[in-house]
Amino acid sequence: MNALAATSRNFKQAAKLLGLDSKLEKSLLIPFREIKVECTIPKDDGTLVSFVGFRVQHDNARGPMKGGIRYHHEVGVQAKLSYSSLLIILNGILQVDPDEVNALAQLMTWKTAVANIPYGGAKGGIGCTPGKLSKSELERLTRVFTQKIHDLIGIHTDVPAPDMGTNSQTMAWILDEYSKFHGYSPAVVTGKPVGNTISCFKLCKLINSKDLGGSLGREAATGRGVLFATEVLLEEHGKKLEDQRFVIQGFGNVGSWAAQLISEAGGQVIAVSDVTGAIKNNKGLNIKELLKHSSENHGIRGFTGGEPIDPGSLLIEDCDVLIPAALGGVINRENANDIKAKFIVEAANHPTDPEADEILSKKGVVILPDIYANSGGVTVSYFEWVQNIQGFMWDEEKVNAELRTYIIRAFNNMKEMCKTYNCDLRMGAFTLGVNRVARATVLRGWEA
Ligand SMILES: NC(=O)C1=CN([C@@H]2O[C@H](COP(=O)(O)OP(=O)(O)OC[C@H]3O[C@@H](n4cnc5c(N)ncnc54)[C@H](O)[C@@H]3O)[C@@H](O)[C@H]2O)C=CC1
Ligand SMILES: O=C(O)CCC(=O)C(=O)O
Repeated sequence: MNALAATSRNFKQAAKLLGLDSKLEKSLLIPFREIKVECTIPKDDGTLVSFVGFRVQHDNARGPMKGGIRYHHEVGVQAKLSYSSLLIILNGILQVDPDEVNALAQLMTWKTAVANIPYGGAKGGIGCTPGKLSKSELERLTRVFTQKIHDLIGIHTDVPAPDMGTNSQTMAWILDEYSKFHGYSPAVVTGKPVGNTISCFKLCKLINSKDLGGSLGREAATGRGVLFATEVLLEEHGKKLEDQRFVIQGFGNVGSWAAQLISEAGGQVIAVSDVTGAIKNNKGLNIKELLKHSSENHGIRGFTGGEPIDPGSLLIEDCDVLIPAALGGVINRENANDIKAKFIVEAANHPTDPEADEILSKKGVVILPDIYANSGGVTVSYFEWVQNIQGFMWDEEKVNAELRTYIIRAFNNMKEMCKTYNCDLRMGAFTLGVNRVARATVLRGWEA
């Protein structure tokens, strides 16, 4: 099932439970605005190359639209989908699948509402292979993309952030390019650099240096939110994190921070994969060593602290908690029956197809849904935006403590909805998010 069909199916189920009027339902589903731009840049050898960029702005009833920008050669590719709904290659130009970006933008609308932060939802992407572009080519591409969309984003309109294939450096380039048109505007993007997260020519990394208004704690926030969400879920089931064996797919920003924080908290991470391969150690991987290896070797392949395994079998490894933290659609009807985890914590966006949801639910697997489980990133993005607007910086302890409060509060709100509508956690999260957006829409007098 394609990402948009899957997301819309979950939305419609929630709308039915909430008894939404069909006109309101339709208006909540249709995106506010879809932007598609051509981005042509000279490569380092002088030849011209074109890419297609998207920004889908889904809904702004609760505030400025918010969501990441993804650079990926297969932005939107989901395993096992029909090719036509995936990456489209037209005249040699890589295109992002608009349906995928649309689905991700819609998920952001429900996610910001679940987190109860004053935003709507958006998502963007450029169909490119960041690993095959030099740093200066990536910078030119980011600047051209920003030039094409600068008057459609803004501090109170749409605030981008990092996602797959982008990072704090990408956000610094967007900030700089946007500021050429609108004056210095740090709050136009979040996930900006802080002094200890990014190399900057020969200048040394500085602890606690909030370069360009980046917030302390944002880099780790999605992984930290995953940790807090997992702790509260396990506690509810009478289990301790220290007794659980974890398997994590993806070792980028989200996966590697989740692995690090879970292992620091006493959990045993027994298998991890990334685009270069998969590795397993039944006694627990040494995550500090794996992080060092991965940053020195651009991936986990070749790590000697575990056995290499088939990346295709990672999701069905025997474990207690499975954390997909890479692509969408990876848990589907093809592999759902073989999944052995008792809990799935969705750190990635839409990793589970609705068909797999049904199979897993029958098996008694508890799924912590993406729009709740990975909301730590956008929550700390909100804290960054607030700090930028106030011109006042928080220390990391405050950021992490506030994040914990938001994650626990959202869990309790989601559980309330599960009780009210007698539904699973995914529908608890969807009914919570959709209800909040619907209320704002009606209160603003926007319903048809
Ligand atoms: N960065 C953020 O703050 C947030 C990210 N997310 C979601 O989390 C997921 C990961 O995002 P990031 O960590 O930011 O991206 P990233 O670009 O930092 O890392 C992606 C990771 O996935 C791995 N990967 C790619 N294809 C793979 C495959 N076929 N099998 C196994 N691993 C594969 C890559 O090697 C890399 O380790 C995405 O779904 C993203 O939308 C969700 C909320 C916030
Ligand atoms: O931090 C943000 O604003 C957006 C993060 C994001 O793209 C996501 O939660 O999927």
